[in-house]
Amino acid sequence: MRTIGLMSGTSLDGVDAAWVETDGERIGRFGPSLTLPYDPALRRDLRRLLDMAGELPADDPFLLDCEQRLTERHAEAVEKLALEADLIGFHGQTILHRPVAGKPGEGRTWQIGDAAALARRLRVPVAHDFRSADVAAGGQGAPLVPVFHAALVQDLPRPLAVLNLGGVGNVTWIGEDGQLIAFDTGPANGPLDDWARRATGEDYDRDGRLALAGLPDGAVLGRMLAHPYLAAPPPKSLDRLDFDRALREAGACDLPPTDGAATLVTFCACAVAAAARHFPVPPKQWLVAGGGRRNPALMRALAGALPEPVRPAEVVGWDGDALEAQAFGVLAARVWHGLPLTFPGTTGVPAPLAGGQLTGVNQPLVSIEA
Ligand SMILES: Nc1ncnc2c1ncn2[C@@H]1O[C@H](COP(=O)(O)OP(=O)(O)OP(=O)(O)O)[C@@H](O)[C@H]1O
Ligand SMILES: CC(=O)N[C@H]1[C@@H]2OC[C@@H](O2)[C@@H](O)[C@@H]1O[C@H](C)C(=O)O
Repeated sequence: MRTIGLMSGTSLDGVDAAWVETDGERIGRFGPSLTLPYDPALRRDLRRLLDMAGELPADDPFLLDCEQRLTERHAEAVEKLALEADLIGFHGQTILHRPVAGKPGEGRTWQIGDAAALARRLRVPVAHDFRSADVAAGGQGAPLVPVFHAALVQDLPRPLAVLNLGGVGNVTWIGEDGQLIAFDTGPANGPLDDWARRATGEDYDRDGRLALAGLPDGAVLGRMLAHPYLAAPPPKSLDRLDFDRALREAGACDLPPTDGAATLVTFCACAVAAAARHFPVPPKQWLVAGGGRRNPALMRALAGALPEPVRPAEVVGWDGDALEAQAFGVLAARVWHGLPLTFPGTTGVPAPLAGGQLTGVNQPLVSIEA
């Protein structure tokens, strides 16, 4: 089927949209993709929502207003892509992520976005709510992309690690026999973006300028590296804000702008190196996707922290900016066919589990563009 995957990640930078032909198990063809950046007001309001989400009722007017604007941006992204599709995969914006490992029914993960309104406007069925069933079953609810990574790497030498550096970092290790181990590595661009915004007023540390001009602070780094998350065995996943308090307590906020950025970059890379200790066998190489691969300071720190080659996803012909959106096209097809989204090795769910919901299935199908 022809799918369009939509992902708005923890960086809050905008919506990625990508066209993929897939049956959910194999990828037939990748098509065009694009990013529709959020306007500064939506970005600011979503960032505020993250801080408030723990206390917000689902009918809070500010929340509903943000949700409507967010859904409109997603519809615009699909309309801009102007391609025919049979199904849309709509991740929504995560505003809270608090799974409780191994305790079915206790955790919570919250993605906002009005899937029914999107389906009505685009007149295409929409798959959404990809994480709830997994969390309800005692899984982490994240990461979800590993099953897509596994489909992608069929012809590549394994074991292999695919690293996504978004607001949070997540890794998929794929063994020679296809074994999957996946989890969030630690904070990636999230705290760095917040830091750069305070220091320079820009949305992120463009081209790693701040970080490259500074030096990591050994004492702060040492305290951060003692965080129990790094040594904890997978499955594990993070909320975008999970490390904020620890970073403050470690003294990161007292550093000068350049050294602070260098420290955050080095911490992200060291967290990835700590993640590698949880793999059964070292990977032959690391393929890096997500906006963090555009940060030379981060790529340099990773190359220093990892003994294996670290390469941008483009070296094997992938589009490192579109990968997550493409994943949600494939995951949407898996929802449609009732295939599992999550596995014991990815979210810690006890057995492979299907998930997601479909809306707009019974409305007349018309193409987005004749
Ligand atoms: N030229 C650049 N220099 C430095 N950093 C960059 C550059 N381009 C992008 N980034 C970083 O990449 C981030 C966006 O990454 P990406 O779009 O992969 O995140 P996301 O999909 O929102 O997050 P997640 O994967 O956690 O859901 C920006 O916020 C910024 O930190
Ligand atoms: C709860 C949530 O939205 N988690 C995101 C976030 O961003 C990166 C990392 O943390 C990852 O676990 C996940 O996204 C990707 C798409 C995933 O689920 O695979």
